[in-house]
Amino acid sequence: MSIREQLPATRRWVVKIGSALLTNNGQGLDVAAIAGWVEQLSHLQKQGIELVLVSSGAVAAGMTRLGWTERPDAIHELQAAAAVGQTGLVQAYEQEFQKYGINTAQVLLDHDDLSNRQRYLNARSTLRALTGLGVIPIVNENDTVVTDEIRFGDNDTLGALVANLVEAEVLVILTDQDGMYTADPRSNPDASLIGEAEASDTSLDARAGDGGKLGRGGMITKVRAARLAARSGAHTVIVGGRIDNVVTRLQQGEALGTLLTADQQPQAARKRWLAGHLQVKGRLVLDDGAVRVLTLQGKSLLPVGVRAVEGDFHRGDMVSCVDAQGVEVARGLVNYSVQESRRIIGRPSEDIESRLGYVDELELIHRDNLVVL
Ligand SMILES: Nc1ncnc2c1ncn2[C@@H]1O[C@H](COP(=O)(O)OP(=O)(O)O)[C@@H](O)[C@H]1O
Ligand SMILES: N[C@@H](CCC(=O)OP(=O)(O)O)C(=O)O
Repeated sequence: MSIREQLPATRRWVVKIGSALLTNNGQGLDVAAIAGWVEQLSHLQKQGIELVLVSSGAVAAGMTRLGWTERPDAIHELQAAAAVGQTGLVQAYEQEFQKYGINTAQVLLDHDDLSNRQRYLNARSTLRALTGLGVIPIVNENDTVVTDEIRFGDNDTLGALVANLVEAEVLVILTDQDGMYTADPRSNPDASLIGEAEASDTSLDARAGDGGKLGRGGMITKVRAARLAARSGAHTVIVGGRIDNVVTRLQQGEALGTLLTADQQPQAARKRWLAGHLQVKGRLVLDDGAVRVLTLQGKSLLPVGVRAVEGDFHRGDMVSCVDAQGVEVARGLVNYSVQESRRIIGRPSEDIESRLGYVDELELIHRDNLVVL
């Protein structure tokens, strides 16, 4: 079965909508277009698909509100425009999603949030909790504190990082062209649409140019984003946001836009990433029961199954899980610091709150963040 045909069975999507598309020829937000995408996204969510929306457009919306016709060059002015426009952007989505009885949430992130382990876990828990509640998170770059995105006009990378974060199976990048062409169609009218390629195919780079006036990252940032998304096993579709019912049709398996495929399954990709990328900061000594459920049943590690902790670690650090003989059986990202862990080990998860005064998670290491060796 082709990957296109597998799309209807996928359950977690990140959809990124670019500035070039969202703004009506630079005349502020295209509210009618937003209404169209929201209708499709609502339909997807009603089908049981967990959705995270990554939307640009804050700068463009802010420029209209401030009465600016020219995009300023000064970064602080762009940041000010983004701050003004972000409220309008979220308001526009909220108003439309409310028509379908769907709540939305504003989530502003930056790249540091996602490379810092502790913030990564926090962001992940929040997004997971929101999607679990049926809320659609609307993510944008936190333009007040970072400037890379507005400087380079690239929210594509953020879309990919969010796909990594929530382990999405599909990243859809909606843009103003029907997909990726063999050359920039603005300057090459004979260019043809690329239907499918592997995200890792380096020959794509020479074909991807930079962007237009409003969203300036262009196609090259989308190709790089697809590679990043592929690291956690997500396939990327770069496709025209103005194609009639584009999102719904993609979900039905129709071959629209450009599919850039990942070469590994999400689960395997994540485990490889976990196994290879992080330094081990401490050790948890497990009892025999915990070793059994981890290694044979693929379950999460609960505090009750841990007899001792060693090392100096914080929430989000990688720790090694060893059996009573000191043999390493697994590794994972721990939800509690060494001090917190010492206070909750050997106890049922219901006791976490009385011991610490709060509960981050019921597990010491969630199974999604655990690699059995
Ligand atoms: N090979 C290509 N295929 C399609 N579009 C391309 C290509 N190379 C460059 N582009 C340009 O990338 C633009 C889309 O990127 P961008 O302007 O950053 O939009 P967005 O705001 O949606 O991220 C297109 O309008 C197009 O001119
Ligand atoms: N975060 C900013 C700029 C990001 C941006 O333009 O990105 P893109 O849509 O990928 O070209 C905004 O919301 O306006």
